[in-house]
Amino acid sequence: MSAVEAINLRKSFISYERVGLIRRRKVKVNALNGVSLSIKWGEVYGLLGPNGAGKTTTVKILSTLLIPDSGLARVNGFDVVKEARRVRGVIGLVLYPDKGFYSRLSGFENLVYFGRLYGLSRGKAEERAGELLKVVNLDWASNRPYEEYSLGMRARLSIARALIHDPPVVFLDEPTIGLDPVSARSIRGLIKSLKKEGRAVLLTSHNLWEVEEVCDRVGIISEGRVLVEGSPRDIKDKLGLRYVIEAEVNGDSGSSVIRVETTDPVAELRRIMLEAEGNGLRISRIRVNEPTLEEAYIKVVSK
Ligand SMILES: Nc1ncnc2c1ncn2[C@@H]1O[C@H](COP(=O)(O)OP(=O)(O)OP(=O)(O)O)[C@@H](O)[C@H]1O
Repeated sequence: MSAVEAINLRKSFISYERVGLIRRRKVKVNALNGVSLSIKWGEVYGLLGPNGAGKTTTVKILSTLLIPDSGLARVNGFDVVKEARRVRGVIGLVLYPDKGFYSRLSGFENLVYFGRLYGLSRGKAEERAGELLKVVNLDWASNRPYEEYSLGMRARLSIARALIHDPPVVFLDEPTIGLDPVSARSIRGLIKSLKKEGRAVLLTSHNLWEVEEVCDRVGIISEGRVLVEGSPRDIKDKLGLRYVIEAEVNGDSGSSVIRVETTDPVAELRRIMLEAEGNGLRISRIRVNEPTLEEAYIKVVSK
C-alpha cells in the first residue's frame, strides 16, 4: 500500500474578475486538471511547478483542507473525503505562510498546546515539545514568546508542530522559504531523518537544488497536471539531457582537454578510455558534469 495516493484529482475555484470600475465577472479557475501521484513509505516526493501550477491545492486536498471536485485520494489507506478525521490523525502539515500560533505563548507552550489538541497527555506533550525544539534547533528560544520569533524561527517551529503527534506522513509546503543557509540545511537534514524513520514526505519547493538533494522522486506539475514523474536521474534521462565529460589527456606532444556531450556517460567514458589507451595517451583528469534538475524543470515547463 502506498502511503499517499492521488488519482485524477480535479479542482476548480470560482473567482471574480473586475471588469471596469464596479462590475465583476465570474470566472472559473481550473486549479487541478487530473493530478495523479503516489508516495511510498520512506520516500521524499518533491512536487515542483511554476506559481499557480496547483501544488498547494494538491497539498490542501491531501490534508483534507479542500474537497476535490472529482478524483480520489488516500493517505495511509484513508480516503481524504470520507475518512477526513482519520487522515488528519496521521499527517503532519506545514503550509506557507503558516498561521495559527499564539503570539503571546512561548514556542514551548505553543507546541504543548497543539500536542494536547492531538490528544497527548500533558506530560507526553511537554516531553515531545522539548525533544522537537532540540531537533529544529530552537531549544535556546523555547521560552521566548512566539511574537518575538524571526521568520526562520517561525518556520522551524511550524515543522516542530507538524511532528508533535509523531505522524507517519508529513506534508511540507515550502518548508525552507526565507530560512538562512544554516537553518535550511538543518531542515534538509531533518527531512532526510524523517525518511530514514520510514515516514512518507511530500515537499513543495522552488529551490530545485534542495529538491534534488532530498527527494527520491519528483513530480513536475503545470496547469494542474503532473507532466513528468520519476527520480531526478530518471527525469533527466527521459528528457534526454546531456552530460558533459571533460578529460585531460597527456601524450608525447603535450596535454589537451577534450569535452564531449552525451546522454550515456558510462558508455562515453569507456569509449574515451579505450581510445586514449589505443593511442598511447594517459588521462590525467576526468570530470563528468551531470545535468541539473533545474535544466530538466525548465525543459518541461517551457514546452
Ligand atoms: N481560494 C481560491 N480561489 C480562487 N482561486 C484559487 C484559490 N486557491 C487557489 N486558486 C488558484 O488555483 C491555481 C493553483 O493555485 P495553487 O496555490 O495551488 O498554486 P501553487 O502551485 O501552489 O503556486 P505557488 O508556487 O505560487 O505557491 C491558481 O491559479 C490560483 O490562483
